[in-house]
Amino acid sequence: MMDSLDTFRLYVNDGLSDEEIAAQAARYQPLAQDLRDLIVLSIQSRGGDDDILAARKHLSDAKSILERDRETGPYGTRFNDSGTFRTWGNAAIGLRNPIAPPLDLQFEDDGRVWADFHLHAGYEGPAGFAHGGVSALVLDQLLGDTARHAGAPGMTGTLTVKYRQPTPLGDLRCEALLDRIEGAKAFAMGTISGPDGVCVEAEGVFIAPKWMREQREHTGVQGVQ
Ligand SMILES: CCCCCCCC/C=C\CCCCCCCC(=O)SCCNC(=O)CCNC(=O)[C@H](O)C(C)(C)COP(=O)(O)OP(=O)(O)OC[C@H]1O[C@@H](n2cnc3c(N)ncnc32)[C@H](O)[C@@H]1OP(=O)(O)O
Repeated sequence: MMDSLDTFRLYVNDGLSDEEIAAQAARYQPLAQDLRDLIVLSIQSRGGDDDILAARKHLSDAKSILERDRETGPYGTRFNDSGTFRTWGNAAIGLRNPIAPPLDLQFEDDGRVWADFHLHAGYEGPAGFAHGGVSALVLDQLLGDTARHAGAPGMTGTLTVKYRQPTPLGDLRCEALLDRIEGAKAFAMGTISGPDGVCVEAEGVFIAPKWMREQREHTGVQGVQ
C-alpha cells in the first residue's frame, strides 16, 4: 500500500526552468494527440490485413524509438521554484496522457471551475453515448480541482453521481463550484451538459488525509496540489 512517504516521492521539485517546461510541453503534447487519434483509428479503421500489418510495423518502430530513453512508473506531480505544477500523467487532465480527453480546466475568480471538452468514440459506453465511468472520471477531477482551487485540496472521499439523461459523445461542458468547507472536508458539486442540457450531476466530498493535516499543523503550509 502507498503511504505518505511514497506519495511524497512522486511529488517532486525537478528544478526545470519555465522555458524547459514549455519546450517539453511543445514536444510531448503533440505525441499524446497523435496517440489519441490512433485510439479513434483503432476503432474506426476499415484497413485490411495488409494495411493493418503495415501500420503495426510503423507503430512497432515508433515504440522502439520511444523506449530508447524513458522513465518507468507513474509521472506523479512535478513542480519548479516558480510554482508551475505538472500532473502530465493524470487520466483526466494529463498533457502527456492520450487517455485524458483532456480537460483544459478554467478557474474563475468567483471559484467556479469549468471546461469545454470532447469525448471521442473511444469513450463509448451504451451505443453512441459516453461511458458512465468516464463521466465520473471527468466529474471527480473537476470537483476535486474545485476544492483545491478553494484552498482545500484533498482525496476523493465520496463521489455521488446522478445520470439524468444519456450523455452524447462529442462536445460537452462541465462546470462546478464549491459548496462548503467543514474542517478537513470540502464539498463540491458540478454537472456535465450536452446540447440538450444537463446529463450528469455530481456531489463530492474531498478530504485532506490525516498526513496532510499533520503536515499543515507542523509547517503551516496549506498542502500539496
Ligand atoms: C500527489 C498526491 C497527493 C495526494 C493528496 C491529494 C491532493 C489532491 C489535490 C488536488 C487534486 C485535484 C483533483 C484530483 C481529482 C482526483 C481525486 C482522486 O481521484 S483521489 C482517488 C480516489 N480517492 C481515494 O483513493 C481516497 C482513499 N481514501 C483515503 O485516502 C482516506 O480514506 C481519506 C483520505 C478519504 C480519509 O482518511 P483519513 O484517515 O484522512 O480521514 P479520517 O480522519 O478518518 O476522517 C476525516 C473526516 O472525513 C470523513 N470521511 C472519512 N472518509 C470519508 C469518505 N470516504 N467519505 C466521506 N467522508 C469521509 C470522516 O467522517 C471525518 O469527518 P469529521 O472530520 O469527523 O466530520
